Amino acid sequence: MAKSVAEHRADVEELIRYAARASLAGTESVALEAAYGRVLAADVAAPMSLPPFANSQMDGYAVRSAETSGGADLAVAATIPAGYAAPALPPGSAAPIMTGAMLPEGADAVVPIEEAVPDTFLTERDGHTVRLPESPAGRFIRAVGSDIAAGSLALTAGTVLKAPQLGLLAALGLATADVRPRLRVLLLSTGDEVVAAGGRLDAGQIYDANNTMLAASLREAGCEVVESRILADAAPEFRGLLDAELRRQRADLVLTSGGISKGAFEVVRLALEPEGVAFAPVAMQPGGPQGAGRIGGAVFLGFPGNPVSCLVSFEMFLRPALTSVLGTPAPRTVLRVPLAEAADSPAAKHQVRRGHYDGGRVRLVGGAESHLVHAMAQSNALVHLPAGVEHTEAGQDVEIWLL
Ligand SMILES: Nc1nc2c(c(=O)[nH]1)N[C@H]1C(S)=C(S)[C@@H](COP(=O)(O)OP(=O)(O)OC[C@H]3O[C@@H](n4cnc5c(N)ncnc54)[C@H](O)[C@@H]3O)O[C@H]1N2
Ligand code: MOO
Repeated sequence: MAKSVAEHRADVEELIRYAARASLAGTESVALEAAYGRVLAADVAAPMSLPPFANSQMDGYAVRSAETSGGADLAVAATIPAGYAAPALPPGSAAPIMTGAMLPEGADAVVPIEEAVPDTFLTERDGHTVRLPESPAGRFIRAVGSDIAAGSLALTAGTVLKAPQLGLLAALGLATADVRPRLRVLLLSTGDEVVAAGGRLDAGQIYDANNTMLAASLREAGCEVVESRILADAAPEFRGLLDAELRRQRADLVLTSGGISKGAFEVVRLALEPEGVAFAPVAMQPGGPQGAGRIGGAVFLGFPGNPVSCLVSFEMFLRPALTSVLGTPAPRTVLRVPLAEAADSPAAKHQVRRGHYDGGRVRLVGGAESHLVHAMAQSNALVHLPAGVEHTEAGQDVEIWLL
């Protein structure tokens, strides 16, 4: 009997937990520019306060609030631009101050230039006075540490570094981040008919779609990908080439496409089944044939050769396992939306169709067959027609995952 989608997902997650043991335990230091999408290996404490000094939130005048009660005419003191140490504010005066400039000693409020009379900047040199309204203490002042205090927790271990988090680390003056090593994936396409893009096609051959597609999915998920194509007719030859690849470069996960179903030349299955890798069908369409197990110190997953089956296998099994174990990538957005047309699906299988969601309904794109790469490229969602369902009416709600 075929495994259920949930059973296979649990098996893949357990394998990925094993594959990720080195990533989860390790640390590498990377420059912030290279840290996008990486996962913090340890808590980060703020090495300094933000803001590091009290400064103005507005272009205006720095004042002693007590000297503004009921509105006041104050002598114009020396201008304070951003980026300089401010001299103390003389009593009875107001210092022109720019946004981000250091608050002078003695000042405890800032009056925006729009509220000053006149509302253009005057200079100390001309001996002017300026009329300012009453302003309470603290007005338009950004206090030291009001964003984060030195020594407090800035980011926790396990945080995925995206633009906002990288902005914080940069503001704290940190040039590098300690992140988890990425999962190393050896990605292999198999089959004598498969030729790398740009190569010459002989009769009966096709271009390799899977390596490019899966490499993109894996990189987006934060993995380090080593790609290769293995052409081998016989299982011992396949095993020899795979071992040679694994000696050449360490891998946590070996991911193959093709060569695992019922044909006469299924080299992946024939080579690895005797070593305990399981090739059990999953009650899913496409992506029914699946291989999973361990080879040497690495984890092995075998996806079926059809490109749509590969994408669906990645989205249904590997991507959720990576999210759950490593924290990247972010989970897919799941919605329940009306199906634009009626659809039939096999009751015994969880069918995953490709669809286009327009914000209201989801329309199926192409048929259920797993060779339809053009339709796949037009879709922006996976549409789930679960096991036990044979017919879905137009307008009925279905679960979709936004791609
Ligand atoms: N008698 C049966 N035949 C098949 C069954 C079955 O249950 N009984 N299952 C079918 C299903 S479903 C699938 S999916 C495929 C899976 O087969 P394999 O994983 O062994 O893959 P291949 O036979 O090597 O290739 C299948 C298909 O995909 C093309 N392919 C392979 N690699 C690539 C690549 N890198 N880029 C683009 N296209 C690729 C290949 O040429 C085949 O057309 O088996 C069914 N058969
Ligand atoms: O499982 Mo296959 O992927 O239906 O085409």
